[in-house]
Amino acid sequence: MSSTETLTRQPRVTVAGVSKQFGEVTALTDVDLVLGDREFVSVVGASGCGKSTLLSIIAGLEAPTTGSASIAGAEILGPGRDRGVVFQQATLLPWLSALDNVVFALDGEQGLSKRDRVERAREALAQVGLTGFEQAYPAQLSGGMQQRVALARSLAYGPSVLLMDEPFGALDALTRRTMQELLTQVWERNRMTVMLITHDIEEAVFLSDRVVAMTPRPGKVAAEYAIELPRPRTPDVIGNDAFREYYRDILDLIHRG
Ligand SMILES: Nc1ncnc2c1ncn2[C@@H]1O[C@H](COP(=O)(O)OP(=O)(O)OP(=O)(O)O)[C@@H](O)[C@H]1O
Repeated sequence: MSSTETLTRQPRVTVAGVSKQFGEVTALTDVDLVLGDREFVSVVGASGCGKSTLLSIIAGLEAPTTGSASIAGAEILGPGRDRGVVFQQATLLPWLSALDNVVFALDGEQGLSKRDRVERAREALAQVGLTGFEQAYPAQLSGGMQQRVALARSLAYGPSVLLMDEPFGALDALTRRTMQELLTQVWERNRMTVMLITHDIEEAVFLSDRVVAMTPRPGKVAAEYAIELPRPRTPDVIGNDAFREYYRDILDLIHRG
């Protein structure tokens, strides 16, 4: 991604002056954030700084106490098919096969016959490398494979925004690395807007066009880093000097609080 492309991007999601109060707890205070069209943004920050709350507001699962969030200029008033959400746990329906979990998610899709939905679900599973596992049940799949199904379930209806809350947080280090590579490939192919919440700064730098660091609670945006590493990215980039510099800067900022 060139810096020119970064500058010319249209806003896809706009969060303006958002605060969120849970009783006595101020989770977010005066957050302004724009996610550009087809931009990959990671959000990092100390535990409890309000990252999940911010994601829930964009997902339409929580309403802001003050301020507003909008998608393509329209205020977010609830969940919608223009946004896919992937959480740390895959939350698959255990009595349905991998394929049927994805088909089920397409059930409300207008104008799609059962056959189209099955076709769409097969394509989504292929994108995440699960061809051959369509008939497997969640209990027969590893944690990483279950997360692949969860990702396929979101990809299948073609959202313009993908929201991911620590999607690889429960996976072992090796699986996590494989999933990061998979996500970068999926994003290169689909180029939707992504907001990824992660505690892993290396993951954030590797995947993102921009990393947003939040202050400790009550959270607000502390700093933003444009990650101008060439794409497509492969894990080789992790050792290079520019990568390590981004990593150190972000880590320093978070440790300074
Ligand atoms: N539904 C809720 N009711 C009450 N308090 C809440 C609720 N959701 C979040 N909070 C509080 O708001 C603050 C921010 O929580 P949030 O989960 O957004 O932070 P986070 O940065 O995602 O944390 P972590 O990195 O540990 O997942 C925390 O103090 C949390 O306890």
